[in-house]
Amino acid sequence: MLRFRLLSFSLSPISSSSSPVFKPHTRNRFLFLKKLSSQMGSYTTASDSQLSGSKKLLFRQLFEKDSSTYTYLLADASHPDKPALLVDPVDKTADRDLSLVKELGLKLIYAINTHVHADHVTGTGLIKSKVPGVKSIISKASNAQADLLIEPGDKVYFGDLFLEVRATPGHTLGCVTYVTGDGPNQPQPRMVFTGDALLIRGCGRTDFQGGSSETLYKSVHTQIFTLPKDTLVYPAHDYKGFTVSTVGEEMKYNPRLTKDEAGFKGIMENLNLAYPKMMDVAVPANMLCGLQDVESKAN
Ligand SMILES: N[C@@H](CCC(=O)N[C@@H](CSS)C(=O)NCC(=O)O)C(=O)O
Repeated sequence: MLRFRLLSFSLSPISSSSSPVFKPHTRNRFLFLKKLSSQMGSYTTASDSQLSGSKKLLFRQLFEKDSSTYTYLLADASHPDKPALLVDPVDKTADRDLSLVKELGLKLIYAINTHVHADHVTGTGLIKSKVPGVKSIISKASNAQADLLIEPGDKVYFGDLFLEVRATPGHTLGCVTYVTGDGPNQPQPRMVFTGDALLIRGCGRTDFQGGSSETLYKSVHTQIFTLPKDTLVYPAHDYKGFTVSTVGEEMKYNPRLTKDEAGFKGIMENLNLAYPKMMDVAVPANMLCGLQDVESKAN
């Protein structure tokens, strides 16, 4: 049974991205990411597979107050190893996040980034230095360095659960959005980790790092607003105290993205935001996924 399950996973056809603009996902890349997960002893049993996706998923939303950043902890709680990943960890809160991972008995396998952040240094480098074996992930399009460079359509497995990668450039060139899997044993409703592409009742600025309001408008409308309306939206930042929204809610009430493209462009050109305070430090560090001076920070 176990052998069959493993084999059937490896030979599963790749579900195609909902967007026809992306190149089809290749089987080799799928197997590559799946293989890393298999090295963790990825398998399931008949009784595990009867659990609903939400029962399998352990989920925590964590906050870093100086940059108003959300980090997300996800784990497959029904898997014997409890493999886990952190989406957009921050250096200042890396120790807090790692303590939680330890307390909950999870095995952290990935520190995964939505993009090269300009307002804070990622916790990825520190986490890698403190938990050997953790792999860093960022998009290939970001031109940053990491252990795994993901592309649209890739699936990042943690146990039997996975995140699908969607390209959502516009805030930066290399921004991606991660969506929980679509399938009987994946979380329902689906969850989307939008980074800075879509914020609750807002969106990421488009005035630096290859930003473009036209591109962001297209990204959100084709890659996020095409998800089921009950999909839960989890952004990388919130400046007003919101924690979660839904795709349907943002399609109806987002004051920027409900406008037509010209209206959106006009809003984005007149935001008049100050440059992030940490930008000159954060961008170079994040191009290396936070591995710039890990030894000094780890002590
Ligand atoms: N004041 C903060 C930076 C605030 C900011 O610019 N946030 C970015 C995301 S982080 S680059 C953004 O896109 N904001 C959109 C908005 O509408 O606020 C700092 O100095 O760090």
